[in-house]
Amino acid sequence: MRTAYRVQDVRAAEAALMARLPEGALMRRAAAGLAAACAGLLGRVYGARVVLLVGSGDNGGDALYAGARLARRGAGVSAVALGGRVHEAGLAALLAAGGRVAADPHAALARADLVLDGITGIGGRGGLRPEAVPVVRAARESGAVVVAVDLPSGVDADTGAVEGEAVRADATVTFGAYKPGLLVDPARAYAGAVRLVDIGLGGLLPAAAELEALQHADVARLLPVPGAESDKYRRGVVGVVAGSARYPGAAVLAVAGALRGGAGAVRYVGPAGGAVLARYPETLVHPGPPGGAGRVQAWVIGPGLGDTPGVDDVLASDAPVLVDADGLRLLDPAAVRARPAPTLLTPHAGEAAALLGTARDEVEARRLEAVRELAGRYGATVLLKGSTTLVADPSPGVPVRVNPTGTPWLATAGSGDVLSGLTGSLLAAGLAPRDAASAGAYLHGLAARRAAARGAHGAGPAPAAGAAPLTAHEVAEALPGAWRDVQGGGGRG
Ligand SMILES: NC(=O)C1=CN([C@@H]2O[C@H](COP(=O)(O)OP(=O)(O)OC[C@H]3O[C@@H](n4cnc5c(N)ncnc54)[C@H](OP(=O)(O)O)[C@@H]3O)[C@@H](O)[C@H]2O)[C@@H](O)CC1
Ligand SMILES: Nc1ncnc2c1ncn2[C@@H]1O[C@H](COP(=O)(O)OP(=O)(O)O)[C@@H](O)[C@H]1O
Ligand SMILES: [K+]
Repeated sequence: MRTAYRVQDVRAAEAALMARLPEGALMRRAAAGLAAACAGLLGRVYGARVVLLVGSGDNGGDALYAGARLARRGAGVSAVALGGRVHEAGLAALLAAGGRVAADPHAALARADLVLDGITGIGGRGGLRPEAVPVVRAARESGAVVVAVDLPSGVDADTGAVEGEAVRADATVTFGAYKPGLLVDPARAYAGAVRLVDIGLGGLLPAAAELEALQHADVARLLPVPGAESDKYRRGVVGVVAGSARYPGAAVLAVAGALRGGAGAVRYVGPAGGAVLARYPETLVHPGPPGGAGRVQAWVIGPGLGDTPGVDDVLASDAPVLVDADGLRLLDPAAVRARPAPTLLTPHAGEAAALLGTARDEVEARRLEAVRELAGRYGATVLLKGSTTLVADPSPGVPVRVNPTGTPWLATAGSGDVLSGLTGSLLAAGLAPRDAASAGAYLHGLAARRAAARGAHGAGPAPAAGAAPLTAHEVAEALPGAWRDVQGGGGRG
């Protein structure tokens, strides 16, 4: 499991560690890790041209000390100061190692092989200041590898928001712990490949992180495995209330996901039973309403539902309920808050905006705040879909889960229906809502990567490169392969 911590928690841990160490030791550790990462990216350090963009704080100090290390190994290193001050000891170290202050920043950038962005780290506020913008653009246009120190300057470490301009890095070398902005869009997209340098903060950070990203081994521990005493009812029955005369396909896709989610049986309720049976004869079908369809261990309601009634009926049940798509439009917030059994809401940004009474852009700019706010307001677990999928628990203080397996190939009609069926099936199999949602998103993203890489029926792990458009059905069909990848495969993700 990877974890991310807020700036205040990272600072507190750093302060506790610094009190035990000689002055400057932490910065030296950070700079050593940073220089090693840069050397790896450069391949050959001797003769490489490195430009340091140096702000007024310790982030600039890290860049200067790392620059000094690279200069000692024969790189040509020059510094461009962008703040009112510069880290004096760091600058002295750079000059002593043979580095320089750039006489002409734009000329230096035009020739650079690597640019280190040390403008701001966890002390930055707001986007880049106007004087830094043309320099950062020149760095980007130079074709040099851009490496952000701790964070891409201009992004918000705690929220992942980006106000105005920020550095677009090829790689980010972060110190001590991941910060939420490195894992949550839009900031995540500015960070490139993120590498964590251990500076010894382990044990000093709070027990509960701000964010958690599951890996294969974590998901493998959550997935249900039938035992000798299992039967289809003990494995859980998931009820899927989806589809309408207008959108029968949503019913088929939600059932396709549900059949691959570990429940022992899928009970479809609604007007699209014929279409469902034609594709999946193993489904139990009922015309509705849900109350008369028979016992289930969890309900999924909403995909392609149109205005078909049923949401109130399902919310009145004592089973866990996942509400998606049209179901979100039709739900009564008071009924959700009053439920004794768990509720899981799975909106995309537009649906989340409607639930919060705000604009879609606002949700996309501040996903972490939006998902927490929704979970708190509705007293429900919330899975917010999109470029970064997040899962928040209604209890405060519980880390938000961020899904690391997503891929933009998932932005295809109907893939959300597969996710809700899959996740509901995991709920029926007995997973807690936060676990069902995060394991569901994880498998769904992995299946999409497999399907995009080699088609749904390919065997073995997906190759890294090469991808093609996929359909929601292919995502569903790739789920068993994703499931096997997770169970077979260590700590990746
Ligand atoms: N603590 C530790 O143990 C370790 C810390 N480490 C490193 O220290 C970094 C944190 O250093 P920090 O606290 O000095 O803050 P930092 O990010 O350099 O910013 C400082 C100044 O920038 C300015 N500024 C603000 N916003 C701005 C903007 N938008 N655009 C431009 N400038 C802006 C503002 O100053 P102002 O110009 O307003 O006077 C502010 O005071 C951390 O990320 C890591 O790299 C590592 O060495 C490991 C050990
Ligand atoms: N840019 C993106 N990057 C990664 N995943 C995305 C992106 N856009 C959408 N997705 C994923 O695709 C799925 C789309 O679901 P949804 O919006 O409900 O669409 P639909 O209703 O057509 O099924 C979700 O799992 C979502 O997280
Ligand atoms: K930076």
